[in-house]
Amino acid sequence: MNIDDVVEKAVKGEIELHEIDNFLEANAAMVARRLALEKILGISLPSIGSTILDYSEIKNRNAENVIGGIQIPVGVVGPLKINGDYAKGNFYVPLATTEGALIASVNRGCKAITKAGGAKVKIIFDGMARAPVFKLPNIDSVVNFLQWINKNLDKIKEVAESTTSHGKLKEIQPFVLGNNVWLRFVFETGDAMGMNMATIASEAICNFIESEFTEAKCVAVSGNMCSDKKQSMVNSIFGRGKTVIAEALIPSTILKEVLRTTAEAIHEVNLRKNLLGSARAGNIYQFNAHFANIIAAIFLATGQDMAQVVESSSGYTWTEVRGEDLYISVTLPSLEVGTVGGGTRLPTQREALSIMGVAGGGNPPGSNAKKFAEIIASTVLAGELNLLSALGNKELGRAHKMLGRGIKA
Ligand SMILES: CC(C)(COP(=O)([O-])OP(=O)([O-])OC[C@H]1O[C@@H](n2cnc3c(N)ncnc32)[C@H](O)[C@@H]1OP(=O)([O-])[O-])[C@@H](O)C(=O)NCCC(=O)NCCSC(=O)C[C@@](C)(O)CC(=O)[O-]
Ligand SMILES: NC(=O)C1=CN([C@@H]2O[C@H](COP(=O)(O)OP(=O)(O)OC[C@H]3O[C@@H](n4cnc5c(N)ncnc54)[C@H](OP(=O)(O)O)[C@@H]3O)[C@@H](O)[C@H]2O)C=CC1
Repeated sequence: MNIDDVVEKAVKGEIELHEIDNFLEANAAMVARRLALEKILGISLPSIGSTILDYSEIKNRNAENVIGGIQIPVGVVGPLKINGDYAKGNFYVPLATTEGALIASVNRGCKAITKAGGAKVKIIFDGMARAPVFKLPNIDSVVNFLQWINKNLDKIKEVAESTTSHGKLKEIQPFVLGNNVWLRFVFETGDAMGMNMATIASEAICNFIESEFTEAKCVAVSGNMCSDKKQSMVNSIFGRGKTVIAEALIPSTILKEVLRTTAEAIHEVNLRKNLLGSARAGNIYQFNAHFANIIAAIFLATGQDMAQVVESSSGYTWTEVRGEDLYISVTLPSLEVGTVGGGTRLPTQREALSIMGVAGGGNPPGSNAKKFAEIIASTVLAGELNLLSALGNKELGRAHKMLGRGIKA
């Protein structure tokens, strides 16, 4: 069949849109699907159709039923000076967004931090979790099961690590409710965010457990104690992905010259807004102003899994007035990022990673993902510093009128 015949059959409903892949080469199938959809809906989609995406690279890897691409503006902030264990030096960071003023805002924060000598950053935990839920007949069996797991840790590790060359099972965190047991498997995943890796390894463990401890039935490989793509206390307390802390000391001269503010003013906004306001609002995971803005914009630019913005943007902003200077830190308990795998292999996303020198696998493995996490946390610090200043200065509305609506002040 040629492309016109396939489009006609799809429009008549004789084949499903996704079945077009069976009749045409990948990129022709992407075009035919869009043309069929245009005819079915009586609209035209030339912008979505105009893309550099190569569907033969995406099919069976990144997306199904593809009709083209969506383009989002990407800007850069920086240079941002970072004094990390992996990220050392001055960095430009790509942010993909449609929120006018966001990039300018983070950029001003970068300027202040860089002038102040840079952000210090540390990763204090690294591990991707997957937690299957098992049902057992009764609580005697639960106790036996937990003992059996403890006795068989080496074998479980061997089974898990037979599925991956980079993944390492670090620990198993058990949780019990009645006759239900969650085993929260925590993996080191090298430079990958690791969710496929951890899931594939966890399925192998579940099969092994069910064959050896036959009273335990795995109900679901993800039992929500993981917790993936959902806000949860377990991620906040134990960490998931990387737990990262970034800090800076901003001298009063820089607060005045760059941010037009004082340490006291920023500290007061942080206390009354980020801490008290979040508490009063009943928010238990996000004692911050806009971690999500920076996390989402970097995730989008670099091919991270966007749904993980949910937990990756949880965290705390802490400030102290030191003399006339400001100490500020951000803590991100569950930053889930990778520089290989998932969307990081797509051409524009890979280029965005290369702006920070973190595209692909690191040497040693894992070092690129850690460097990337340090850069993200430092950029979040810049975003928080600047927005707290801007709020104290009553700049928010003016900035968004100017950069969000194109209206001069
Ligand atoms: C917009 C500014 C920075 C102007 O601030 P300004 O001080 O008037 O700007 P300036 O023209 O004097 O430039 C100062 C620096 O800002 C940066 N800058 C300035 N303009 C640009 C630009 N076009 N592109 C890139 N960088 C820019 C740049 O670093 C520049 O230094 P320079 O390079 O010139 O030496 C300031 O008013 C501001 O930060 N306002 C706050 C805006 C903001 O933070 N928005 C974030 C999104 S808010 C939101 O989504 C979440 C929220 C608020 O709802 C969450 C919550 O509840 O808290
Ligand atoms: N399955 C699920 O439940 C879920 C899946 N996802 C999706 O999972 C994807 C991300 O999974 P993830 O496992 O990170 O990626 P991939 O599934 O792409 O796996 C990463 C691959 O890279 C290989 N690799 C090569 N070099 C390195 C290196 N330096 N460090 C680590 N791995 C390396 C790994 O090999 P090897 O394994 O042999 O080491 C593995 O094959 C995203 O698309 C995301 O949207 C998201 C949430 C849930």
